Amino acid sequence: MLNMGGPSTVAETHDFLRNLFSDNDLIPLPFQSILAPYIARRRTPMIERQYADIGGGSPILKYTQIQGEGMAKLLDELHPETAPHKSYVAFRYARPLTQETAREMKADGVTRAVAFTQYPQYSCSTTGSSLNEIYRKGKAGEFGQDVSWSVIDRWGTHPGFIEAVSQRIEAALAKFSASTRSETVILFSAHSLPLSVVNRGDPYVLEVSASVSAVMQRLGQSNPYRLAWQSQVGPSKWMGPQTSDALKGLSRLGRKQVVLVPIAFTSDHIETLYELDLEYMKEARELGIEIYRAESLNDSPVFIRALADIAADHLRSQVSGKHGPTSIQLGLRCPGCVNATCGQKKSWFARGGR
Ligand SMILES: C=CC1=C(C)c2cc3[nH]c(cc4nc(cc5[nH]c(cc1n2)c(C)c5CCC(=O)O)C(CCC(=O)O)=C4C)c(C)c3C=C
Ligand SMILES: [Fe+2]
Ligand SMILES: [Fe+2]
Repeated sequence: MLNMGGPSTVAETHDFLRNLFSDNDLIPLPFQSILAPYIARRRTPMIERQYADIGGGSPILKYTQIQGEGMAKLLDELHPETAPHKSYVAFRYARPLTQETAREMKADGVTRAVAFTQYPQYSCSTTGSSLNEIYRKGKAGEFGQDVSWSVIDRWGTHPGFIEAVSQRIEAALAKFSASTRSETVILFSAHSLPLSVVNRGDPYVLEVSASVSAVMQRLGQSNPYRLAWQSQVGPSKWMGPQTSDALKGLSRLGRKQVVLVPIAFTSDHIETLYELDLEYMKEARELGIEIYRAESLNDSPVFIRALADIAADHLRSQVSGKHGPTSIQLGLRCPGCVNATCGQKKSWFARGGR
């Protein structure tokens, strides 16, 4: 189960940020080994306060464990040919880091592994970075010498995921008066990307848009909707409109009912619990908007079942030999990609991690 992770306690915030700013696949910085610790130290007090305000840490490890264990149990029934299944968590910036998980898998004698991204939509900055890390550790033998790998690299339009998100939206819509419910704007919000990454040909913006379209189709186009982008950091230009500006704009246009939907992250984290709940929703209410947030998927049984279905479909395609170890789409680098590791990683996984 691959994800970025988050500090489980406030005290882990600094290490999380240092790992994040050291990731050349996410933020290529000049003199990275010097600049990353410096930027991390400077940002730590502000981000520590945000984690303190959401209850003292990120719940992502707790939810990823619940999702992984629930999925593995269902998978034993859905695909007994490859049972027993066991889930491991490999985070990119917080514990358990990939190298820790690699040690555990090696000690367990694992010989067959599926790298299952927990980001529904693919970006080189998220899933791409996690897969690059597995590739580096795998090539160095940290998971053991004989592990055969395959990859689930994206699932942003899987019907089970779409169903789970749609049910969260329906629960939020139900809070509005029935007489005006259909006027409520559904505002989807995803973590933004720098325009330099979008313009390199990163597939994330397209895939998030595809998720939004699939959800709206499942909802029978019941409401007007827009997609906005949140959490940009630093001075460069990022994909817009920003979620906070979109809320102000909707208010200016007289739209006073909104459901806010996190669409690119499946567990709660500071972006939902702090940025959306404590900052934007408060601002929106001050502008006279009645606003509710669709709950994150977290421990949703519909979502856990979707994860198991995605994994079972993948294993079936592997056993039947219908597909190679990765999707066809993973084989293509971004037209503007100049990161040599991306190319090596894709070839390594296409050979089953050899
Ligand atoms: C699908 C989700 C995400 C994408 C795409 C993404 C791209 C991306 N992020 C940064 C820089 C930062 N992101 C930070 C935190 C952060 N990012 C995501 C998700 C995506 N990022 C999450 C869920 C979080 C928060 C973790 C939590 O526990 O809540 C941060 C650190 C926070 C801060 O300092 O403000 C940075 C920095 C870039 C540059 C980027 C694309 C290239
Ligand atoms: Fe981010
Ligand atoms: Fe790339």
